[in-house]
Amino acid sequence: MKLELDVQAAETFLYPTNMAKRDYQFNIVQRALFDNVLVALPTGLGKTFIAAVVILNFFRWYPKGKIVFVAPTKPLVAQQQMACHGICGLPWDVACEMTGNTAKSRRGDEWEEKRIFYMTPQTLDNDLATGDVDPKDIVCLVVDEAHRATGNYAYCNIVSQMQAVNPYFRILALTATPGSTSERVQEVIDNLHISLIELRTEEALDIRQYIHKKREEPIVVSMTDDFRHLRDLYLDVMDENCNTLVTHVLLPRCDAATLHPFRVRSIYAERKSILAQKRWLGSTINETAKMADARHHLDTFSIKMFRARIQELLDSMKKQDSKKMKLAQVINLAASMPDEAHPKMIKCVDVILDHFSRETQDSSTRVMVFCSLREAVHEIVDLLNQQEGVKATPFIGQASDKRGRGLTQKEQQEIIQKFKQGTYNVIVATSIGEEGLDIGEVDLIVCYEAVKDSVRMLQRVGRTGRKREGRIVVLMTEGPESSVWQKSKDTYKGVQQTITAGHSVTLFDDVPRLVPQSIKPTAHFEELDQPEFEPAMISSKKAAGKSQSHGERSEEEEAGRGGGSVSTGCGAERRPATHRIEAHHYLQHRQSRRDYK
Ligand SMILES: Nc1ncnc2c1ncn2[C@@H]1O[C@H](COP(=O)(O)OP(=O)(O)OP(=O)(O)O)[C@@H](O)[C@H]1O
Repeated sequence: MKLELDVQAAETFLYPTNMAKRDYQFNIVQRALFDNVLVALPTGLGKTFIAAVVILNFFRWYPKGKIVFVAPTKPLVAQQQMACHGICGLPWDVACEMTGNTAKSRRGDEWEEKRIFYMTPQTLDNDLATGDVDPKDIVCLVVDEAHRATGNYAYCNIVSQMQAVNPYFRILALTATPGSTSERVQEVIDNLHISLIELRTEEALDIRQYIHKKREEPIVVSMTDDFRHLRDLYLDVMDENCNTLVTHVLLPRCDAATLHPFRVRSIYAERKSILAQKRWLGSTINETAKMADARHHLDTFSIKMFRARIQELLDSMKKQDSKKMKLAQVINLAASMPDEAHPKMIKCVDVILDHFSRETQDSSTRVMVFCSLREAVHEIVDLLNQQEGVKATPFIGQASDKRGRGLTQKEQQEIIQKFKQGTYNVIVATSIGEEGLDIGEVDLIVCYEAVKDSVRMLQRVGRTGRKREGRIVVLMTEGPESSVWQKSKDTYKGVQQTITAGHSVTLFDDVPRLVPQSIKPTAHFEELDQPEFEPAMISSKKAAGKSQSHGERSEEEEAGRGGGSVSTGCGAERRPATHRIEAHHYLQHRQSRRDYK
């Protein structure tokens, strides 16, 4: 029987005083020992500390039990391992990092030897399927960035595989943003078998004192006359297509200024019978979708990106008709304008220069710009680097695409180090910079576009205000984009409120308490010795760089979000080491055990 409780150890739960006691952390830890808890805490409030304390106690209580911490990417896995073991004296020699980099042949042995595992979900999912990991060994599963537990993401399969064999394990799920709708939150709850939610908004009384102010400034950027002229000329051409779609009853109405490419493509599903009669309309639909996409790039990103899309459209048009000629006029006009003439580019540079001019005394100030598309990232970097005092760099994923190659993990790691050291003072990132990575202190975030998804919006915002006050500027072009930010914020608030009020989500009530009711662990506060970090003790480092098992997809691929990831090369700040503690240190007073099924 693997799940053997050390009855004496379970009389108490250890609560380290290595960090100041915060009531919200203490309360959450207490609950997470007995329930499957989804912790939804704003960024920077110490979710990792909560996880480390829970791990520490399951480690003490179940001397043969294993604990697994899963995080979506290899760099996050490495970062969280360093952070957990740097907080509350967890011994290194029982810990093991297992990702796609760990030789498959070693993973079974590591599983037998070690107690605490830091894994990517794909690796755990695979090893559960192959039997290298026995779910009956696991007493506690910590799930980082738990909002990902939807659809067919590996987190979902892990929990269902584990539960099929052994329902007696605890789940601690961590996120800053549980989901953008109540339905998504419910999906996460269902997939992770959650029995309790610990959610705090930024306004919650018990966390308010630990939150640094974040000043949010949505800026609706006005169009310049030149820009408006270009746009109007283009909308005239688009109107011809819109009229065709309306005339043939493919769309009830069609405004070229706001038309979304997705709306155009949905015609195929909605108007099958008309299209069966008039097949030639297919090319108008495709062309209009491309036009709407180009207009979106013009409104949201850059003139250069707009030109590239119009050029692609022109290249695909066989007929030399008046429409093609008008589009050629549009592209000529766009080419006559400097790339940096896009109102957002102008504003972005202004905001950043203004920030540096105000912070002249503070050479440590750093800025992060978020922009969903790589092409725009490169343009913004080039433009910023023409400005005095700005040292900007792109920060993108590893995947290469037709427009260029990505950054390797090593390059990403170097960028973060150089950003922290000040070689760069601006990072311009795609979505890979959004989630969980320790990028350093950022004083100003510029969102080059407003994202609809409130989870992503919150992750972006969370990159500032971690140790001191921060400012977030969201740039939106006047017109349709200008309402996106507010909508995204309202959605997020609405979801938080309904969850807090207990409406709209249903929790599991069949989650067994692992520690018998007769045992009521009381808190024991103690400053724990912090073992010195010895890289050689992390097993996967010994076997690093080895094979990825056949058929296993890379973590970056699986992680989605631009297919990239970053290694920080360093974890949380660690207290100076005193002396090493071995695993048995926690177990030495063990007298009696009993099985608990
Ligand atoms: N009780 C505490 N007292 C002081 N500092 C703390 C405490 N708990 C955590 N911290 C510090 O707060 C910082 C943020 O912690 P952590 O990275 O765990 O936050 P997080 O909630 O996981 O954020 P994110 O959602 O961005 O990953 C770290 O530097 C950590 O050491």
